Amino acid sequence: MNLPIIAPSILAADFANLEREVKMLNESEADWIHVDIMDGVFVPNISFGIPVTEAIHRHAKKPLDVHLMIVQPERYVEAFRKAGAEVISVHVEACPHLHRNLQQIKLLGAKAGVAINPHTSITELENVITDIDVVCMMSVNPGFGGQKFIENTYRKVAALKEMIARAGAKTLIEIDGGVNQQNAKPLLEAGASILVAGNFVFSANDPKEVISNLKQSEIAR
Ligand SMILES: O=C(CO)[C@@H](O)[C@H](O)COP(=O)(O)O
Ligand SMILES: [Fe+2]
Repeated sequence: MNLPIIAPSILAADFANLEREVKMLNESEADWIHVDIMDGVFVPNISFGIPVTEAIHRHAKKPLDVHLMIVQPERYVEAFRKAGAEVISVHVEACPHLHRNLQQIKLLGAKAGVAINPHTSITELENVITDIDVVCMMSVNPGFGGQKFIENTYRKVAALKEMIARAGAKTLIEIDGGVNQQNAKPLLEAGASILVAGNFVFSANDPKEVISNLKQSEIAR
């Protein structure tokens, strides 16, 4: 049995108390801190940018997993790397030159991630799958936290897992959106190994306990 990587999304934290929230994550069983960057163009919402990411990084003792929901991400990848990103995911829908984007991220010494919207076919990733460290599979439409999990994600994860195995790749599958204690285990069984959770963690009375429970969801393999 393997334990999943848990990546709480700071988007759901109290932004007026970011230092306290990051320290809470440091003390928890969280593995990564998921950082959602929204530009108001690729998605219909604006979150925060490079200075806030830097501020999170100053206090964080866990790797930052930066999810870029922005157009032309190549313009900002280096700045987010300098701001402390260890994993950088760009959206396949925003990248006509995805292979070049992945090379750029890797040359900067970060893990290269590709995020994929619910309606986008995983076949879009087939020709670059061996170059992708992490596929961030969206299980909600990107742009907002606190949305309902889309059930078709299970099938999509299983199909992606098969594609990764066929290619002999080591790509990890991350699930992002509406993750909770009910869907965690079936997602892991379908082939995911990283779980992002925003509202489920930060709206809880005891976020550290919620993180610990998610962490104990086992991958039956
Ligand atoms: O990228 C996104 C949304 O666009 C996610 O990272 C959410 O922020 C996750 O939040 P919950 O759905 O778990 O509340
Ligand atoms: Fe995200």
